[in-house]
Amino acid sequence: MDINVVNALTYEDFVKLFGNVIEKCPLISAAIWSHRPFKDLADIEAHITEFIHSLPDSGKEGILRCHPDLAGRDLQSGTLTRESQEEQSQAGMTTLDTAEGLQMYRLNSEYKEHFGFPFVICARLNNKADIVRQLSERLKNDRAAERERAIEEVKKICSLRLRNIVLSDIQTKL
Ligand SMILES: NC(=O)N[C@H]1NC(=O)NC1=O
Repeated sequence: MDINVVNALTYEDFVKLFGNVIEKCPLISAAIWSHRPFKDLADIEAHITEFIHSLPDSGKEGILRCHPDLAGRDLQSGTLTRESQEEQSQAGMTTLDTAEGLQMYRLNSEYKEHFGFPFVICARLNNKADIVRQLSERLKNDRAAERERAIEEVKKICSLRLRNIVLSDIQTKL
């Protein structure tokens, strides 16, 4: 996809296309639209990163809270966003056996109780074993370090979602 095509999108189409690159946070796409024209995909990504870094800690934690648990209630009830469904499926979260499902539930609950926001990791870049290991390890971080760590994962998720949009046929998504 040509960056000129992106720069020519109306505000509505831009948010329709890029609104979920940060899970359930269309406000971020709405905000960065003001920075058009974009030079390239990296420029879009840089504006998103700048916006996120400009938020207070409560805003960053708000972004984390917009993410569904891995193998959580939304997955069970079929209410994940399309992107999240694909990512969780790729990481093996849709095919956990009962014991694995219970382990994820316990670790997610412990993490959330400890930090006050859900565990977030880029599912496309991690398999089941990585996810369980990192959930246990990251529980040992202090809250500020873990907030930043989780935001880094949000940025990785965003980067892959952006790439996915740009590499696909833009017209089919509008
Ligand atoms: N909690 C969490 O990490 N959720 C996610 N990660 C990811 O790659 N997609 C998600 O929905």
